Amino acid sequence: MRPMSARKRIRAALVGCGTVGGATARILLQDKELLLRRSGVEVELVALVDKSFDHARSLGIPEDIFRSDLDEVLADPTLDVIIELAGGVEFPRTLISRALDAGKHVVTANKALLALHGRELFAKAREKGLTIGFEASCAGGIPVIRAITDGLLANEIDAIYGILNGTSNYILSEMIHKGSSYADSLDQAQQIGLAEADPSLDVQGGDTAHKIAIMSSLAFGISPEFTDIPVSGIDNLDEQDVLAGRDLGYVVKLLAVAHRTPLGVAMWVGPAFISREHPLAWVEGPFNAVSIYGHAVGHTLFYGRGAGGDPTASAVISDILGLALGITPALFGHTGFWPDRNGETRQLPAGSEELRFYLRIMAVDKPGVLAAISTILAREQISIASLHQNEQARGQELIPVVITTHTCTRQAMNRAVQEINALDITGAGAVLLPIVDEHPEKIS
Ligand SMILES: NC(=O)C1=CN([C@@H]2O[C@H](COP(=O)(O)OP(=O)(O)OC[C@H]3O[C@@H](n4cnc5c(N)ncnc54)[C@H](OP(=O)(O)O)[C@@H]3O)[C@@H](O)[C@H]2O)C=CC1
Ligand SMILES: N[C@@H](CC=O)C(=O)O
Repeated sequence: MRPMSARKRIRAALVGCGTVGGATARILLQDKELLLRRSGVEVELVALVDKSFDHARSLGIPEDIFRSDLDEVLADPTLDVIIELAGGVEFPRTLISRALDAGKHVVTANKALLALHGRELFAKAREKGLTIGFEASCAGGIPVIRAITDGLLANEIDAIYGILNGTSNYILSEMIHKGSSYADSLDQAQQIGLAEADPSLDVQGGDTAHKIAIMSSLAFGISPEFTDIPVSGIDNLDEQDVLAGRDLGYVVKLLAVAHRTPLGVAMWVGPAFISREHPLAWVEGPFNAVSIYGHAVGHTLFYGRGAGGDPTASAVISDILGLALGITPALFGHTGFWPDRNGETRQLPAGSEELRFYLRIMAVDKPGVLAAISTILAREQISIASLHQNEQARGQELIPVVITTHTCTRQAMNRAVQEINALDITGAGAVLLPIVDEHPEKIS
């Protein structure tokens, strides 16, 4: 074996010993030798702060590191890094700010916090000559932050497409492949530690939006206005659309999309159809995948577990080691696109991106219905790609008419849907889902 160069030491305190914090503490303690052998870094976990230590005790974490007094921990001059794994927004915002004031580096998995207040916290870290590691904030165990800020540095990033929420992907897989109910699947996702403390962030798309906002700021050098990102989740998805899409050769996924257009970066989050041949279509269960397109490298695809204690701890620990090795500070100090360094936002106004759509309308089965619908679509310059009316449903008061369109803007589509919904021959709100095609490689 090659002799190891000088051993480095880093002293860490961890705040929040839940799913991710517990796994991080356990791995740091159990695998101390492995980490030292692989990285040359000795991580000393010297303090663990939580509201209760029951979970930490159940993991066999030694009680002599349990601390209830955060002030005392922050005042320890020998401490190098605070690992924030408490979740929420206001408490960690204050905690990280105080940790930076106390001269400590920070590692966090908190995407909600960074999407909303990252700019301010990164600016403060830079001013103090400190670093915030946040690999675990996006796509759990997949080292995608490092990929964007290091491995893909030679590229102008053109697009990111991702399945970024393990909980939603898990729920969709359970419902589609095992026939489980939505409620049971969500409950299961919570039991196995995938979901956020507030699971509405998962199923309504907010968590995915936090992640794409962070990744876009690094990839495109923009400061996304979080509230300007159109977001929807899987909570209102109707099984009949999942099945109708499947008949058309599509799979439904909760997607995050961000790509350059001449007028700015288009960004949105929502359930969408992708071809069953698309590489993201076979991503199942708690797995995430991120497709990143660079001008030199072309299409890259990163795949792995996007949620859960151990996979996320893997990313947290790589940040701690990266700090000790000087890798993360070097990237933070030298490279171009960080939330606090980015200029003004160039986000495409919501709804103006060109997309294909799936549209399901519940309509009466009588002459002139399709003509009325297609007239409205034509007025908005929306061209129909396919149209299917379910013969089996004949006899019901309203039957589904499924239309796929050629590309048009969401604004045009929304206007058309509003008019269609107002017709007296159509029923409850039409369902609109984007159809996402394979992104073109723009390699030079
Ligand atoms: N779970 C996952 O798969 C992933 C989670 N993340 C992120 O990691 C972070 C932690 O998530 P997770 O481990 O799932 O959350 P958990 O709710 O399982 O754990 C959080 C822990 O922190 C404690 N805590 C909360 N507030 C305080 C406080 N003020 N002082 C001390 N302790 C506090 C909680 O105590 P109590 O329960 O009593 O409130 C709990 O023990 C979040 O930001 C989350 O978004 C990122 C990637 C994946
Ligand atoms: N709740 C999140 C956890 C990881 O970020 C998810 O399900 O992806």
